[in-house]
Amino acid sequence: MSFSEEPVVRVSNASIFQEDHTVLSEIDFTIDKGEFVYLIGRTGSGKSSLLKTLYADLPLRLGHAEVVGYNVSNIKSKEVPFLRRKIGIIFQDFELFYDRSVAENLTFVMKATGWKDPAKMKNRIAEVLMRVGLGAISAKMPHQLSGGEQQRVVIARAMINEPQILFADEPTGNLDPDVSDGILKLFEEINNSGTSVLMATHNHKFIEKFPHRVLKCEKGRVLDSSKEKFELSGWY
Ligand SMILES: Nc1ncnc2c1ncn2[C@@H]1O[C@H](COP(=O)(O)OP(=O)(O)OP(=O)(O)O)[C@@H](O)[C@H]1O
Repeated sequence: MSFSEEPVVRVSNASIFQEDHTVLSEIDFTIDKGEFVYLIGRTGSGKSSLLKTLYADLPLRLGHAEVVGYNVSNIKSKEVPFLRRKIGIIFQDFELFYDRSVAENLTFVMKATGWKDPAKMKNRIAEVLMRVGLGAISAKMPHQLSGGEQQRVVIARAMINEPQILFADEPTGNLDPDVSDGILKLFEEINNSGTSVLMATHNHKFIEKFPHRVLKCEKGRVLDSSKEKFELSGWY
C-alpha cells in the first residue's frame, strides 16, 4: 500500500476534555488526502478544542488520533514542531507580528522550520504570496494591508512548507462577507491542488456555495455527513 493512500487524519474512539469537563466523546472519523471538510456547531460545542487536539495544542487523554503520520495521543513535545511542519494552522485573529514586514513574518516561520538559504527563502516567499493572490507586498507592514490581505498573508505563511492539511479555525470570522467569499475561494483553490482542509466555520453560506462533507459538534458528539443525515441549519 502506498503511503499516499493513508488518511491524513484518523481519529478513533477519542474523547476531548477541557480541564475536568468532557467536551466531546466517542469521536471517530478520517480525513483523506485532498478532502475538504467543514467543522460546524454552536458556540462552545467543541470545534476549537477538536482542532487544538489535532494540531497537538490540547493533549489527547483518551482514544487515538493520528495526523499526517504522527500519533498525537502520545506525541512528545520535541516532536510537535515536526508535526507542525506538515500541517498549516490558520486562526480568526491574524496573529501576524505587526512590527515586522510581510517578508519578515514569513521568514520568521521559515527559519524556525529549518530554512537557511536566503535566495531560496526569497523565492519561496514570492511563490506563496503569488499563490494566495498577493503581488509584490513583501516589504509592506501588516497594518498597511486590509483584513482580507492580512488573512492571505497568514494563509501564505501556513503554506510555506507545503502542508498536507490546513486546519482553519473560523478563518473569516473577522472579515466582511465579500472578503470572506474571496478567502473561501482561496481555500478551494488550495484544496483543488491537493491540500486537505478542515475548516471550523459559523458561516452556513459557505456550505451552500461550496458544498463539502460536514462534521458537526453537537451534544458532546461529532456527527459526520458522510455517515448520517443531520440538520445543517440551527447551529450558527
Ligand atoms: N482553555 C480552556 N479552559 C477551560 N475550558 C475551556 C477552554 N477552552 C474552551 N473551554 C470550554 O470547552 C468547551 C468547548 O469550547 P470550544 O472553544 O472548543 O468551542 P467552539 O465550538 O470552538 O466554540 P466557538 O464557536 O465559540 O469558537 C466550552 O464549554 C468552553 O467553555
